[in-house]
Amino acid sequence: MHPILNDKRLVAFDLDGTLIDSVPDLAVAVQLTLGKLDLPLPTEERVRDWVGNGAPVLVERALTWALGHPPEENFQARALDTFMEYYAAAPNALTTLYPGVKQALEALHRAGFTFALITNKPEQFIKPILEHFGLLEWFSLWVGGDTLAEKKPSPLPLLYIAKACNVAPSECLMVGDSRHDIEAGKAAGFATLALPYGYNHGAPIELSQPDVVLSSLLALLEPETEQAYAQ
Ligand SMILES: O=C(O)COP(=O)(O)O
Ligand SMILES: [Mg+2]
Repeated sequence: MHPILNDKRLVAFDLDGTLIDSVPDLAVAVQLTLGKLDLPLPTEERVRDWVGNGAPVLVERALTWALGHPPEENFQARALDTFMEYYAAAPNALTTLYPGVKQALEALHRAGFTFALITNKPEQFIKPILEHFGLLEWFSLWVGGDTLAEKKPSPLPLLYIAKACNVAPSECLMVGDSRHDIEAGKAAGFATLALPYGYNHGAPIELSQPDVVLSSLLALLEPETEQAYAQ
């Protein structure tokens, strides 16, 4: 196992941009929402840079872009409801697991690590998505962006998970793709591992100075195992 896992008992994974490439479905839901409001439609690439702070902020960014100014509160609330309906109708139509995720999780689970999921995505989507990709049984606990009073980059969800699993923060690793994951991990006293393939508002994740950056979750495993899976 990678040395970052020494003395670790719990691995907390971010979801979007870390385990799953969800932007294609998020972009469709944003486009359908704006289309319904007769507003201009953003490309998937543009939506990619808006993901990371949860659904309300995603919708706010999309409306601000389409209107040319920040939306009024009621208008934004209605658009958020519409977005949630569209996304709930098809959260897995175009979404894919990143390469190596399933194999790495399987190996880490077999090695005895406890898993938690800490996402800014609304909680209602977590279970259906984990179930769809066959990951649900491995996760002991999860929190969404609307589960607690604060979401990442606040350390609150991470500290909540550590406490609920009866594990000290120093025995936890936060794995994520965005500066919000790394910031939250550092503030919570977790070790931090970043994956550079996800969504970080278009910026390199190295700028957040995570403890480790790996090209894939497979790189957490023994080099022999990593090679066997890569073939
Ligand atoms: O829903 C988002 O904006 C981001 O979700 P994540 O925290 O799983 O990356
Ligand atoms: Mg993410």
